[in-house]
Amino acid sequence: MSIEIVDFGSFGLGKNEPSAIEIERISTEVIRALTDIGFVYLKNTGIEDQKIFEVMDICKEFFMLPSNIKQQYAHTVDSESLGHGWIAEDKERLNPERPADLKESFNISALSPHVKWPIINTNPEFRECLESFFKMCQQLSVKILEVIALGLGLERDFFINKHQKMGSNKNPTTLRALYYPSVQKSSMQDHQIRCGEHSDYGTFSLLFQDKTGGLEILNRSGEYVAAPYIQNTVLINIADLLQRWTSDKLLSTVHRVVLPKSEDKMCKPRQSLVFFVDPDNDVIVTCCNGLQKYPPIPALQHIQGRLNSSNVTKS
Ligand SMILES: O=C(O)CCC(=O)C(=O)O
Ligand SMILES: [Fe+2]
Repeated sequence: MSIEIVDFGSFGLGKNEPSAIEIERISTEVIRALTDIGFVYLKNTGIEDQKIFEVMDICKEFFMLPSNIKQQYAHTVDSESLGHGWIAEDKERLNPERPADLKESFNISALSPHVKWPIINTNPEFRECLESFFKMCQQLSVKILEVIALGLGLERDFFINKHQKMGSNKNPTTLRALYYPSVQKSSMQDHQIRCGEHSDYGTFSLLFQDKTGGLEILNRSGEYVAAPYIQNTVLINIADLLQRWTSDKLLSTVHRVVLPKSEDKMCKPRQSLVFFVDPDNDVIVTCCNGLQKYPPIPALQHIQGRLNSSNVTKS
């Protein structure tokens, strides 16, 4: 089973409401893919490849700085800057059974004046570039929340109402720029990979990757299949809270990032950008189809619990 590609062009960024037939086509196709495999490629979303690669290039300038400089922008968790900042290599393992992931990241959640930003003289400047990309992802996510609600036969603003505070400290939604450095295979620990097996925690994620490859998803037959870069698309995957919200109709699929299988002793670096969409802090997730398959849970409690358990020093 391969991941479907759905044309989102008529409802992409900057487009007004398409016809009723067209929005029904999009929601039916999206829900079918998310029910079968939990991942879908959206084509023509209005977030162009050129923009994505520009953001990645600017992020790379940051990742190339010496660690002692990046350390000044290290991730801290407090009420104003929830999750904002740099996370060094060896700090996270998304699968606790494996050694630390071979990656570093820069995270932006609250677009707050209180958080620290590096100045690296890029054009546009790092902060401006990431904040504007955050807003584009947020706008696209609102459209996707609408499409999902329609496809499930709910009120069209059912999910939008629960994601109104993205970009503030009242919602943990995060844009994460990832850098997977080049790796000398001989220096790796046993069973170490770029990003361990996991499912995402919140509502859904928008995933943008470079052309290096390595992302794999676990299909229903229990096999890992590649989810490669496809031109002019955004890869969407359902996360745990939306699976629970829909009583397991939409699937939060396990995925990972492995090193290319080539014989080369050295693997080249890889970059990706992930926009993790989460509900507002005060949302209680209650099954939306009346089945009551799971008891209600506070969204933030679930997300914080999962974030804590991915931290190498705490597990
Ligand atoms: O880098 C990627 O392609 C995927 C990363 C990922 O799954 C995550 O950070 O949750
Ligand atoms: Fe993920």
